[in-house]
Amino acid sequence: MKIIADENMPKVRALFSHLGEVTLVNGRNLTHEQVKGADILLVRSVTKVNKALLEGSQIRFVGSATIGVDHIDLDYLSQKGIQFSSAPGCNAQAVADYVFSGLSHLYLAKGVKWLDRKIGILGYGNVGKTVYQRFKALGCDVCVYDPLKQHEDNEAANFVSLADVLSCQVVSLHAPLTKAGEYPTVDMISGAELEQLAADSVIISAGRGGVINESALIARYHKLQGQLHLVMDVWDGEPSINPSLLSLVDIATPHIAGYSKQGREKGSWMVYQALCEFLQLPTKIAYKEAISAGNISSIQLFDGVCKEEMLARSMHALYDVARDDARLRYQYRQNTKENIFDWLRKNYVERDEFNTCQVKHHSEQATLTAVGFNQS
Ligand SMILES: NC(=O)c1ccc[n+]([C@@H]2O[C@H](COP(=O)([O-])OP(=O)(O)OC[C@H]3O[C@@H](n4cnc5c(N)ncnc54)[C@H](O)[C@@H]3O)[C@@H](O)[C@H]2O)c1
Ligand SMILES: O=C(O)[C@H](O)[C@H](O)COP(=O)(O)O
Repeated sequence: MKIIADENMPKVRALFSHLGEVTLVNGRNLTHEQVKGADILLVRSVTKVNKALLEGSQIRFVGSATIGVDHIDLDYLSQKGIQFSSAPGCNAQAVADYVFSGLSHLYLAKGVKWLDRKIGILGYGNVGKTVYQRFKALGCDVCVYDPLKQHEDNEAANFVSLADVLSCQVVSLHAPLTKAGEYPTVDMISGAELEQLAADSVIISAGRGGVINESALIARYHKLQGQLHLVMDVWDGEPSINPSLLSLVDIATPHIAGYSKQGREKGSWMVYQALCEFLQLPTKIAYKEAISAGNISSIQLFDGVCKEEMLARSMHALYDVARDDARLRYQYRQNTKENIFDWLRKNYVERDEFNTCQVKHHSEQATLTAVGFNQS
């Protein structure tokens, strides 16, 4: 059996070699020619899986080691009877870590205190819910807009309108990119919606580029005379980044919010498990073997000036989002690489999830658990 797999899937050979002959490819440039003799295709978000790629091939199973599925033509796969599996929730903790690291950066760099602010979340799926629950556990005033979830989970969360979410002082975006259905998200936050944003608000965009209209965002930024704090991980037209937007944002990262070591490994493992099930073969590699432990198991923390500072110190011991911003800006300034965005992703400096580490503090244990650190 021939397996074509994206070279950026961690542990791909270790997991899949006992199932077939694994060939690693650059997912961004994958061609029909490369795929046509294979049985199994394993991708990440940079490969468009559609008729153009698959027609006439013998692919029977497509796995995507990602949460998002906007790169997959699901209708085409189902028409052709090709089994599909993704990795729902694999990197939800990683994205939540990114959100809180981003807020901590804004506190340290600009004095933005966020714990007392009103928080609005777009999308209450695996990521949005994780982020929501962390804010809630921290005692924040948090609300969410998700028209597809609010009927089934109305008790659990504070569901409000889109306008209400956008008028919060911190807005975190976690909706998928969708072009059809009752509530398509492409360009859903454009000129009129951005009018809701007040001066000094924070926007964190770690869902998909294209949900927020970048030209409208730039216009709103200027209208507010720069009084907007922007943490951007995803971009319209990746792997390109609009340089006019890049120059305005506080944190710019190359779509790595989900790139914790454990989150990426979980993505590979979930697809591995799904493929074994499809092939009706036993999984030979257990979850525990496939997912790495963290590098720092515990930290003793002494007092900071305020909670925001204490949280920033502890989070940044594991992951400071500013390092990814610095790497990106450095490479764009140097401008010596053909595809800087993909290079940064491929050469990503590993980071562990907050939940791999226990942070000890004499009086704020509950706060540290709330933000995602291990409590055991
Ligand atoms: N930056 C990254 O590295 C990264 C990592 C993981 C996921 N993502 C993106 O974040 C998205 C969310 O991840 P998830 O795991 O929570 O996905 P999910 O599928 O579990 O949840 C998505 C949620 O968005 C809601 N939604 C759909 N349309 C909406 C709309 N118009 N308005 C508001 N909410 C809407 C859905 O009802 C659902 O609850 C993914 O689709 C993916 O594109 C990005
Ligand atoms: O949808 C996802 O899971 C994330 O966006 C994922 O982290 C993207 O990473 P990629 O597949 O592009 O490497």
